[in-house]
Amino acid sequence: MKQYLALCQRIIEQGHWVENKRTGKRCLTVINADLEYQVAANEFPLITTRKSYWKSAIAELLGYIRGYSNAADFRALGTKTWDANANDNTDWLASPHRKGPDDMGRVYGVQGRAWSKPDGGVLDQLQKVVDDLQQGIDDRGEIISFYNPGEFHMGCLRPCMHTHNFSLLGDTLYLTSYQRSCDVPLGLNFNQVQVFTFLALMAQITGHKAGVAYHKIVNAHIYEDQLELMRDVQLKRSPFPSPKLLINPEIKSLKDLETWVTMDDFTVEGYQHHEAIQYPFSV
Ligand SMILES: Nc1nc(=O)c2c([nH]1)NC[C@@H]1CN(c3ccc(C(=O)N[C@@H](CCC(=O)O)C(=O)O)cc3)CN21
Ligand SMILES: O=c1ccn([C@H]2C[C@H](O)[C@@H](COP(=O)(O)O)O2)c(=O)[nH]1
Repeated sequence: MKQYLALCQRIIEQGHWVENKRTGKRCLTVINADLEYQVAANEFPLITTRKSYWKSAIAELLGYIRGYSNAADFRALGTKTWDANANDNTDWLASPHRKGPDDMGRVYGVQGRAWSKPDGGVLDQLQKVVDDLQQGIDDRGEIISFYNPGEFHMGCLRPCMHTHNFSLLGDTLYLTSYQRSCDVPLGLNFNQVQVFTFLALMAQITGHKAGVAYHKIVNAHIYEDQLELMRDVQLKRSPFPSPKLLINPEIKSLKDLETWVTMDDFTVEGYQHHEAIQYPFSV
């Protein structure tokens, strides 16, 4: 929590105003942030200075793991976070590649589970990493990349968290995740939960201990219409201690994640938080 607050403070004190063409808004921006989550100690990086909808964040992650490309599938898991990008983005609505309402196109999970190969067929990046890690293999390329510039025009948004790189040291699993663009009041609140939970889940299904998750962010910003709430409300509050994330120990394989897992398989213990803040969302 301290590192999140420090990043917000840094943006406010040192940020540069940058015009963003896609959203038509200005963003107070800094470049480069390095966050770390202690997954071994189960210090769940949940924001405590406002209510965080952590189930929605884990539902998003599960949707990526399953390779979903439709906002309705995400809603069925318990999150509405893709509704606006799939249905309210004028460029995407006009795209010949959009298959209809709720279609997100070839984003995130589609790239992770079904990357199109130029010589035909698809590549399942996540399955490869799981298979290797289960056998204790780290070939120094245990990477899942959602970043496929040749298909940006076929999706509603370029991936923000675009690369997840797993590493094994002995029987401890590490994760380094890369993010090119970060909406600190809204997106980071979710992305922290996702990086932490992805490592915890991958360690559990591949039979390793979880170590540290490293989260590397390039462009970290606060939109102009979020600034007052962040500076004058959220940053005035004192954080509470980190809660713990409990994952159903019956989740033992990628198949389990793909088939029966729901948000009921995740609980958070000891979540003390300040009241909710509704930040404006930019499409
Ligand atoms: N501008 C922008 N910021 C983002 O963080 C973002 C995007 N766009 N587009 C793609 C995804 C969707 N994500 C989202 C979308 C909505 C919320 C959101 O509205 N969160 C609220 C309520 C969540 C709920 O009730 O489930 C929050 O208070 O955290 C968060 C992340 C993250 N991403
Ligand atoms: O997981 C996510 C997904 C998206 N975001 C934010 C970061 C930006 O504010 C927008 C995406 O806009 P671009 O113009 O494509 O950079 O969504 C996030 O923080 N986390």
